[in-house]
Amino acid sequence: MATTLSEAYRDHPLHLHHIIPLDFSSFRTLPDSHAWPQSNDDGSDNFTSNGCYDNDDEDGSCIPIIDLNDPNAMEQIGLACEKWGAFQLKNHGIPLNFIEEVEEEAKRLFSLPSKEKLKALRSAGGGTGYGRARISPFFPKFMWHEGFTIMGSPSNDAKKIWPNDYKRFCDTMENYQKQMKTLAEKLTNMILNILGISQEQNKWIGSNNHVGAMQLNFYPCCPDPKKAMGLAPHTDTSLFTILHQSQTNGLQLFKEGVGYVPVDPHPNTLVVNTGDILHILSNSRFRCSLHRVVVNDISDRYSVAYFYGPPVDYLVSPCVGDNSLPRFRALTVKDYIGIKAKNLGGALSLISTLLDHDD
Ligand SMILES: C=C1C[C@]23C[C@H]1CC[C@H]2[C@@]12CCC[C@@](C)(C(=O)O1)[C@H]2[C@@H]3C(=O)O
Ligand SMILES: O=C(O)CCC(=O)C(=O)O
Ligand SMILES: [Fe+2]
Repeated sequence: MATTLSEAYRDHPLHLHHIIPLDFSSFRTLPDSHAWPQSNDDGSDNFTSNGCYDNDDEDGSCIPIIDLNDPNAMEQIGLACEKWGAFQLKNHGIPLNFIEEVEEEAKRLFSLPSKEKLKALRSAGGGTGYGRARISPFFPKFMWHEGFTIMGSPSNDAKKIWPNDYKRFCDTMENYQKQMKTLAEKLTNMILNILGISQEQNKWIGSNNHVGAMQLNFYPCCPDPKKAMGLAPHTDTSLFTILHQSQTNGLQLFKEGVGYVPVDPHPNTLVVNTGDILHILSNSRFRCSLHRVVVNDISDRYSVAYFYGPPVDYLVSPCVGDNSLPRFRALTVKDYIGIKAKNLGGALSLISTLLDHDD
């Protein structure tokens, strides 16, 4: 039987202190465990309030907003993935009131007292439930963040929190994944088309044999936001990720030579960012977007991420043109997850075929 995503993570257990979040509500000041050394890689000084790079390059300086109904959408998506590894998508077909419902359910969950949420704590070798971000062990300080991971039906975890009233939460999250999957399939077909990869090789698209996971993120209002980190810099282990961010700023994307660029919230748009799998598959033609989340002292921030990709036993093999060589060795998604679980940001260079390992 094919391995599931949960099983792929089971072989890489975490220590409990890397899973149990702080009870943020009981802190009026930033504890030392959450105080990060200040960085100077923040490029946001160079940006105007709408997240555009303040130079003369008029149409290439912001993370583009792409209309899915635009006849040129496919071409624009290709350019955005090459230049930014991300774009914002409008007319994506997911009704706004449904997205708001998902956000309401996330708020209902995260506003529970800590002791209630801990009933659904992710286990050491588990993939789903409540806890810190999986990348926590790679950083010396903890993040100002709580997460809830869902793979398929969240009923096992939700029943622990709401024994008699889990249905609304489960129905909403399952419905969201269904709608995200449909959108993700549409985007995948476009992306593979751009890369010249045949549908024949990718029969998993449109089947139920895919990876789809969801992460509800909560970044509480923070007493000392400049010293704190919402979500530390990372790339996603997906083909791409579709993100709904609430109307609160915080998400930033790293741009070579510039620094961190804010990804400003726009009502009714979804952020799409490329992940490691697409970076490998595209033979690094598409950037894999390094991103992080900063926090603020005015409002809570919520986001909902949907990670989409091929099944865990799929062999990811770089697509190469006539004159180019593969920059990565071919490997299964499961093997890549294993390498990343031990090396995080170093995973891509470990599978690089280039001698100088600079990619
Ligand atoms: C399907 C996924 C994608 C995961 C692992 C698994 C479930 C939880 C996801 C996240 C969500 C938060 C950031 C991240 C970096 C993390 O720590 O957990 C993501 C990670 C990845 O993209 O690697
Ligand atoms: O909260 C956000 O805006 C980003 C979340 C994220 O990067 C993730 O869940 O992988
Ligand atoms: Fe992410």
